[in-house]
Amino acid sequence: MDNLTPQAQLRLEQVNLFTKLKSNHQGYPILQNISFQVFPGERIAIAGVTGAGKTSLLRLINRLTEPSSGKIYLDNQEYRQIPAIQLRQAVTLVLQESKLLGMTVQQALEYPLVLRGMPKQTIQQRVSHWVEQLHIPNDWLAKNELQLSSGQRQLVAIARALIIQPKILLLDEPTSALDVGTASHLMQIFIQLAETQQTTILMVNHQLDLAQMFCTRLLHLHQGQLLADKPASEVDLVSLQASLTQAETQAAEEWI
Ligand SMILES: Nc1ncnc2c1ncn2[C@@H]1O[C@H](COP(=O)(O)OP(=O)(O)OP(=O)(O)O)[C@@H](O)[C@H]1O
Repeated sequence: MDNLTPQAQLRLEQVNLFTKLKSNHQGYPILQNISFQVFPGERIAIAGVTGAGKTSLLRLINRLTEPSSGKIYLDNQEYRQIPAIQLRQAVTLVLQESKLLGMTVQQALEYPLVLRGMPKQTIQQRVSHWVEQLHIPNDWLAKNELQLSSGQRQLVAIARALIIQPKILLLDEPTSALDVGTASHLMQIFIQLAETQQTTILMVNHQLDLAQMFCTRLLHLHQGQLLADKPASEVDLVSLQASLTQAETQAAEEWI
C-alpha cells in the first residue's frame, strides 16, 4: 500500500456465517460473502428487512460470533490475533435489548472502566461527563433496570458504550425506543464524535430518512447478502423503501 492510500480501520473479507447444526451439515446461510472496508470517522447505516442479517453482522464485528469462513481485520490485524478485552475496548456494541445485569445505573456505567483498572477519580469524571452530555437525570443513577423504561435503558446502554470511548461504535437500532428530541440529540452527539474524535459508527436503523440524514454511507443487506454499498447521499430513498416493503411482503407471504 502506498502512503497516499488511507488504511482501512475495519475490513471484512469474504465473510460467511452459517447456522450451526448438530450434524456435520454446515446449516443455512445467515451472511454470505460479505466484503467491505470502513475508514475512521465514517458513519454507516445498515438497512434491510427483518431477518436480513443486520444484527448478525454487528455481532460478528464485535466478535460475539466467529465467521464460518472469511476474515475480519481491525487496523490490519486479524481479529483472532487480538485479545478480546482489547478488541472490545476498540469495538463496542450496543444491542437493542441491553441489560444492567442487576446493577444500578451508576454501577453499570462505571463497570466497564472498573474492569479496565482505571483510577476511581477518572471513572467518576468520565461517567459524569457522559451523564451530562446525554441529559441523564441524576435520579436515574440509583435505579436498577426494572425501574427504567425501555427508552431509558437504551439511553443508559448508549452512555455505557460512549464511556468506553471506542474507536468503532456498533449500534443496533439505537433510537427505536427514544422520543424524537432525545433521538436527534443523540444523533448530533454521534456526528460530533465522528467529526472531532474520528469515532466510526455503524448503525442499524429502520428509519431510512434519519439514516440518510445522519450517515455518510449506507449498506443494504438482503437475505444475508450485501446488495448495495453507497454514499448515503446517492441512495434513492423511495426505491430503497419500495424494495424493502416488497421484501417484507414476500417474507410475510412465505409465512402464511
Ligand atoms: N444463533 C442463530 N441460530 C440460528 N439462526 C440464527 C441465529 N441468529 C440469527 N439467525 C437467523 O439469521 C437470520 C438473520 O438474523 P438477524 O437477527 O441478523 O436479522 P436482522 O436483519 O437483524 O433482523 P431484525 O431487523 O428483525 O433484527 C434470521 O433468519 C435469523 O433467524
